[in-house]
Amino acid sequence: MTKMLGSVTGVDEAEIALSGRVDIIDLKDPKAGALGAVPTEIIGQATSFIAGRAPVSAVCGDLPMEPETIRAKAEEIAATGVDYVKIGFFPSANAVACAEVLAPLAARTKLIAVLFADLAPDFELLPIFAKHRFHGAMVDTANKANGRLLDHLPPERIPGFVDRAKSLGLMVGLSGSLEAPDIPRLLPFAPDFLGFRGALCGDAGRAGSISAEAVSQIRELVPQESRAGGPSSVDYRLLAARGYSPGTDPTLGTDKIFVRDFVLPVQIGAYSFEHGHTQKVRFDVTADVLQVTDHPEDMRHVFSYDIIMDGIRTIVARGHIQLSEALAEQVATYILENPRVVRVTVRVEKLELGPGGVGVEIERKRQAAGRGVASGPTGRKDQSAVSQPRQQRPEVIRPTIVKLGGSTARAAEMENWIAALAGSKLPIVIVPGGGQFADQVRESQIYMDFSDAAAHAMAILAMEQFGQVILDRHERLVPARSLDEMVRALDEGKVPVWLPSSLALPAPDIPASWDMTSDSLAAWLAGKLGAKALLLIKQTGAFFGSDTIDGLTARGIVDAGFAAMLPNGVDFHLAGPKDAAEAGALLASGNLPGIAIAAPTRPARKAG
Ligand SMILES: O=C[C@H](O)COP(=O)(O)O
Repeated sequence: MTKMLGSVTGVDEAEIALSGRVDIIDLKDPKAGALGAVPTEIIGQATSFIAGRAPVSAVCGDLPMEPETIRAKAEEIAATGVDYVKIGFFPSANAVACAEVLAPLAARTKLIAVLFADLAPDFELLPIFAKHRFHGAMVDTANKANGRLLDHLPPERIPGFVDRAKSLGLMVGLSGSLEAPDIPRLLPFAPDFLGFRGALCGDAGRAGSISAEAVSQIRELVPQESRAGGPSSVDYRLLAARGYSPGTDPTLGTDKIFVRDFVLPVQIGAYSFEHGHTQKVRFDVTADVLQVTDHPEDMRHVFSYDIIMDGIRTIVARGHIQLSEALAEQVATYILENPRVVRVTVRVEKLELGPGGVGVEIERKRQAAGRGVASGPTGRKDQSAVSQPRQQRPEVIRPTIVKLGGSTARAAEMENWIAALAGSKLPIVIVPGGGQFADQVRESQIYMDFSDAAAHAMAILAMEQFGQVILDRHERLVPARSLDEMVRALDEGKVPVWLPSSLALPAPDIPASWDMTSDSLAAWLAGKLGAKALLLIKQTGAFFGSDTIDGLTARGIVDAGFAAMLPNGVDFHLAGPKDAAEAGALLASGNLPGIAIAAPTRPARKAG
């Protein structure tokens, strides 16, 4: 769940931020530069006033990139007792040395490195920050008079920062003159926090004072964790799948938000002559969006068409796409991820192949139980289909995600495991491993020399191949390509088997890397479904109850991306060949086979 960081100048503004339920309160002097430092005595006063009601961060100032200068200031700020120390990394040949000199401090204080989108940020520093045990990294802007974050770091480049940082176990933030319309565009990239100052000051500008009203507006746009402080166990996407959506009014209808004649250069096509270069492709997209009010006044009330264009740019930036149909499907899936979208039409048209255009148009919609879709052009609902009153909102099932390793395919245990899973009393979603189908991809990559991005896509299709084997074994097992299909299958008492390509390939928070195998994808899905537990079924028994996730990663029992992908609050279990015999009885009685593994020591991913 993305948090809201608000920069304040001292106790008075800290009080406004606290009242406005800001998640992280950041001490900064906007009159002293991009990372203007606040005097340590004021930091101390504010920290004492906040008194643990919210985490506190403080910036070190726009310092010269001299290791000893940086280290001394960071120590001074850390001594005030703040939770996070933010250190600016301006372009310099000394950047690595500055990170290195901070390593001892990083061992006892949470350091956050700040890169600057308008100063050619070097994301190759991220592994250096991780190596020296920084807690996190963020991107801000240095020159506040020179545009917003997205003016310097376009949406299609954001996964290259956010996903890379997360895969290194870093907490990751985005900021830089962010405004309200930026928020719905940045949330799909799932940063751990978004940082604000200027937007909290309303018309006064960032050097003015923050206002309670401006703080409230931004707060409403950044969904907050549940009151209990933990990630909300209710995933609103699942509620949307049942026809409910946060903040929508069931008596209203839908609006059509559209993008027309959006032309981009795209690497697309199955023919060899279409490879190695781009061709112009026109996108026409119309999304039916649940209304939240009859009187839209600000960004809280609308669905930004920027989200559609950002999604298309992000998907196109991932590399060559074989088919127009696959591209249209990925765009539709990305847009339907937003719980307020109930239907989307996507038209993909190649403009350089025919006399005019050639391509495909698809319509995909959310299967909403209990809620009719707008009945007519006015968008007014058919009253007979009005959803249940909010107080009857159904409890959301928190399934267990079960990854069945493809390595079991060569063993007798596979039949046992599939029969056991098909008989489960627990609501489960099966994630197929890639197994020998994925091994074939790895082998082919050696002699066919294709990119990791291509290999990643093929490995995900390999998971679908093993998924078809699993589906073939039992009628209770049903295919599921979207969250909605999974929810519907669970509602019907069936066992969905995830065929991941439609969801996983366009997902901006799944890097196209061999570090992300079916282990990490199962963890990712656990976050998306608000899962209660995650069980990995392996064809090895080389693990023990005393194992940690770091230890399992080091021994290759789980993949390199798993620890960072596993959401907080999900019970993690491991099972091996010796557990297969008892698995049927355990699952039929609502229990999990295998052993429980302690939660990760690093900041795991938040559910949602
Ligand atoms: O990270 C928080 C920064 O203070 C953002 O400030 P800004 O919104 O004025 O760029």
